[in-house]
Amino acid sequence: MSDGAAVRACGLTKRFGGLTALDGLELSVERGEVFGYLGPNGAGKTTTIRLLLGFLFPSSGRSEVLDGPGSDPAIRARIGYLPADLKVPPGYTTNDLIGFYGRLRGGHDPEWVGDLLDRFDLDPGRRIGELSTGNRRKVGVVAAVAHRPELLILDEPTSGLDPLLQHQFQLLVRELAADGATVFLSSHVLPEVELLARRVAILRQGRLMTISTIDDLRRQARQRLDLHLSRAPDAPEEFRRLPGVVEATVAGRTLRLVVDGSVAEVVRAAARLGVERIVTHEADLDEVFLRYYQEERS
Ligand SMILES: Nc1ncnc2c1ncn2[C@@H]1O[C@H](COP(=O)(O)OP(=O)(O)OP(=O)(O)O)[C@@H](O)[C@H]1O
Repeated sequence: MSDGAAVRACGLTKRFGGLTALDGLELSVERGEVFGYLGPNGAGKTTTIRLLLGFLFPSSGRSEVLDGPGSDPAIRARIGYLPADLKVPPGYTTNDLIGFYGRLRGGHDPEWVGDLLDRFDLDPGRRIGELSTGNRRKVGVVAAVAHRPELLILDEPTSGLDPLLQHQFQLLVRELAADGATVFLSSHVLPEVELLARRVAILRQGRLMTISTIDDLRRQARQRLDLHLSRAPDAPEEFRRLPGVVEATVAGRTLRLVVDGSVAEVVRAAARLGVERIVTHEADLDEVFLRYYQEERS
């Protein structure tokens, strides 16, 4: 199955009794890619990650990470994993945890670890059991990247982090990716991944709905335009009939449009009406994303 991909799944399936948590997943993540793995709660994201890392056996199908089985300790040592719920013995300090992982992974660069603790403002001597949810999350992030992994698998990484720390986290992911790491970023919300990932997979009820670049998702998104005209338009219906126009409303001399797909026809019609200014709004990516979440599969 090896083809140099960082993550590969072929027909990967997991059933828990009568429930199919993951159904025939086909996926390939290239080395050096930041890949978003999206789906609502219960879609099968954590199950996928646990299969990739060899914590679970598949019911059928196969997967590989870094050209081998995720259960191989030598491969695991090249992976950084942030679980959705970090479970640590309560007496452990941040130092203990990082030291523990360091021994498993054959050592850490102390300068890099010190830098990470500073960036995330962590006291290495504090017991993890006494930390707030956000601070535990930060410890998890630091422990996951302390060995500069080749592959970083992050499950809902920024839940519980405030905006400033989310920004720190994004900088860190970009830095690791710029150094060549592959990042597999699982989340149930689009904003967590859209700033970082180039491609995303969308999962729903254990099935892959689509794999797409963020740019392609944007192209599928509806666009909102305000046309400021030299006079009040008397016939918005004319616009409603144009291909792709979903909504057309008039406010004074402004015509507000929502367009699905190309705006070429709209711009031509606007030119005839004497448009003075066109204001475009950011494409509504969330709406496309929700469409995939809600779509019924035949
Ligand atoms: N060990 C298990 N035994 C039985 N069912 C399980 C087990 N683990 C997961 N499931 C079920 O499999 C489905 C997928 O769960 P999973 O945790 O992979 O979803 P998820 O996409 O990670 O969701 P979330 O965003 O809520 O973490 C759910 O219906 C869940 O209840």
